[in-house]
Amino acid sequence: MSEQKKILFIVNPISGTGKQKNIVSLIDSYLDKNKFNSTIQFTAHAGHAKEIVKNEHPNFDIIVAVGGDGTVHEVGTSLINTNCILGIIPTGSGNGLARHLKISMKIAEAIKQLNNHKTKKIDTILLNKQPFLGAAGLGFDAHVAWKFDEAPTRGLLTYLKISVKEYFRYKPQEYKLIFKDKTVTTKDLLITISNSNQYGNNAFISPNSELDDGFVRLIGLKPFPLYIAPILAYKLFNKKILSSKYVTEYKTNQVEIQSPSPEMHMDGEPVKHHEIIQIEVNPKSLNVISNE
Ligand SMILES: Nc1ncnc2c1ncn2[C@@H]1O[C@H](COP(=O)(O)OP(=O)(O)OP(=O)(O)O)[C@@H](O)[C@H]1O
Repeated sequence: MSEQKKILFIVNPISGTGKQKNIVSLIDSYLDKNKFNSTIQFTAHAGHAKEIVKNEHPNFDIIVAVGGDGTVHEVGTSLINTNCILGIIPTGSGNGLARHLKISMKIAEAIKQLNNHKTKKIDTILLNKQPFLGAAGLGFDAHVAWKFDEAPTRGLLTYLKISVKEYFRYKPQEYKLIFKDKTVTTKDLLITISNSNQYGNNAFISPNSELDDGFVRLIGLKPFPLYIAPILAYKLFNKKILSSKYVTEYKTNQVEIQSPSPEMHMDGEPVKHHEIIQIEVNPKSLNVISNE
């Protein structure tokens, strides 16, 4: 028998709408005990997953984030440039990175997928030297991330309700994008900085994005008349968003963005940055379990 791998599950008990509540018995039922020696730890507060990973990564071959993109962000960014591999059991509201990596949305299946997993190295993106994995954003989606964070409930429905309410109040902003070879000034509703192809929930904001191509894509969305919203939504969920005249894509490995507002999100988590934002790619800097 080959040597057992040491695997740590870090569970965010408040992620999504509670799919993770039977996680201990599901791991016991479906994880191959001949292959893995497993440990399970629950987070007690935001930021806890980061602390656990910083202390524990030398002791494990694989650390699995059981949560949404926020938990994946905490675990994954703490594993950059280490030998330890990031696994994901998606139990969040959006699960963008897990969906890009074709990890099952059913917990039992996602655990079974660990038994015969494949790994690959993916790029991570530095935003003013701070890393993210999937997508970061400026403008309307950052504003929604801030409002979602303050909301008393979680889940997709809460997210949609906030998005609709805020849409009617939000004013598009002017941004300057400084690439190596050109500068673009643009007035946009939002700009997404995407390493993965989707936000989550199969909303493909950047259908051409690949996690290991050495590039990041900026997707700018111009203000649009409301009657276009259903068409844009159709395109978003069918990998056709780039065919809209309201959408512009830029592919780069380095850009400076000048933004009038400090509100941003990184992997869906609200953050504030000063108004000059430096974006760089950190190529193939994170080992992940992937079914792509
Ligand atoms: N025990 C805890 N109590 C409170 N907050 C926590 C705890 N553990 C983690 N968190 C925080 O919960 C937030 C949300 O977690 P996460 O993103 O995993 O779930 P989600 O928001 O439901 O999913 P998604 O990001 O896919 O929409 C993160 O900011 C994370 O740091």
